[in-house]
Amino acid sequence: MTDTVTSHGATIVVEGVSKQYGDAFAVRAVDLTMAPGECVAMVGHNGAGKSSLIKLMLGLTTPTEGRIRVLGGDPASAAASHIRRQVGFLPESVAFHPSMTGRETLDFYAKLKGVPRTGNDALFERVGLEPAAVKRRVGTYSKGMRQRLALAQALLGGPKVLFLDEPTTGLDPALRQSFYEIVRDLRDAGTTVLLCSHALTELEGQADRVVVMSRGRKVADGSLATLRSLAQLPIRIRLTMPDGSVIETTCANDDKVAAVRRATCAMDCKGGVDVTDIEIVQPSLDDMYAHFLRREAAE
Ligand SMILES: Nc1ncnc2c1ncn2[C@@H]1O[C@H](COP(=O)(O)OP(=O)(O)OP(=O)(O)O)[C@@H](O)[C@H]1O
Repeated sequence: MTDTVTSHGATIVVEGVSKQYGDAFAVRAVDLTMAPGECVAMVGHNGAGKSSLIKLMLGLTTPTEGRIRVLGGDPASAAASHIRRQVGFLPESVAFHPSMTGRETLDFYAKLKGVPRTGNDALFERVGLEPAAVKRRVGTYSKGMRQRLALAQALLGGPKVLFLDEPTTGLDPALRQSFYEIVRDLRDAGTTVLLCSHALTELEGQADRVVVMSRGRKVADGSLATLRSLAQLPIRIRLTMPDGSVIETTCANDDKVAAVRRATCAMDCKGGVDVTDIEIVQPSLDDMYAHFLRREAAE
């Protein structure tokens, strides 16, 4: 255990945290723990409380109730500069000065963060910004180049905790792919990564855990497998016939073998038709997200 990890081995501990603005709750009684090397996706509608929770974990605001520990300390305390130096943040929209070059921009942020700029070339290489691009003014950058620069800014100082708010908005599929490759490398190297996104389908396969927020509350938290088993949503089975037609049936996950048997038997009885393909479609993250929101609304 290092001094940057709490006694539970977690890098982030959020306990019973609420944040009120006037009478309105932006965040309500949230508990959340994250471990080193864990990538968590936080999803929720506009206004669900995701950014408010990130601001609390960054120490930019303080909880109305509850306690937050990041890397073993209170991120909002005056003495937390050593914590903040180990935390990276990629905000939803980053506005760099258009007349500064990529290099000048990263040097500026390195100075703000109090980390040496000697590692900046390696950072540019890591995020895929070519040396020629680094010398250009940011005003001439494409959206993808700006986002790469924004990621380089978030990676300054080799953060142990990284918050990424809607990191892939506006990026083409190839860039998204390379972005998630970088995130995977960071996670494998032990960085705790929290990813906020509306692009739910894209998050499948990227995150170890999914946290669903709704109206300031955490309404679900678990791996996709755990959320699937909690939601108990039906799976879809698609059977392709020799003539190319598709028969679709739904059933509980535990019942899929019996359901295929029932469906093929029914066809046999009708004249012995072979099945050329079977596809089992698990509920998507979108389906589960909708389920947990419906359940929360009904409570
Ligand atoms: N500084 C503030 N003053 C007053 N209300 C606020 C403030 N910050 C957030 N809120 C309110 O708290 C709620 C949660 O907002 P928040 O920005 O955290 O949601 P979000 O999930 O990040 O949404 P989005 O996906 O649109 O970014 C909203 O109702 C918002 O209006």
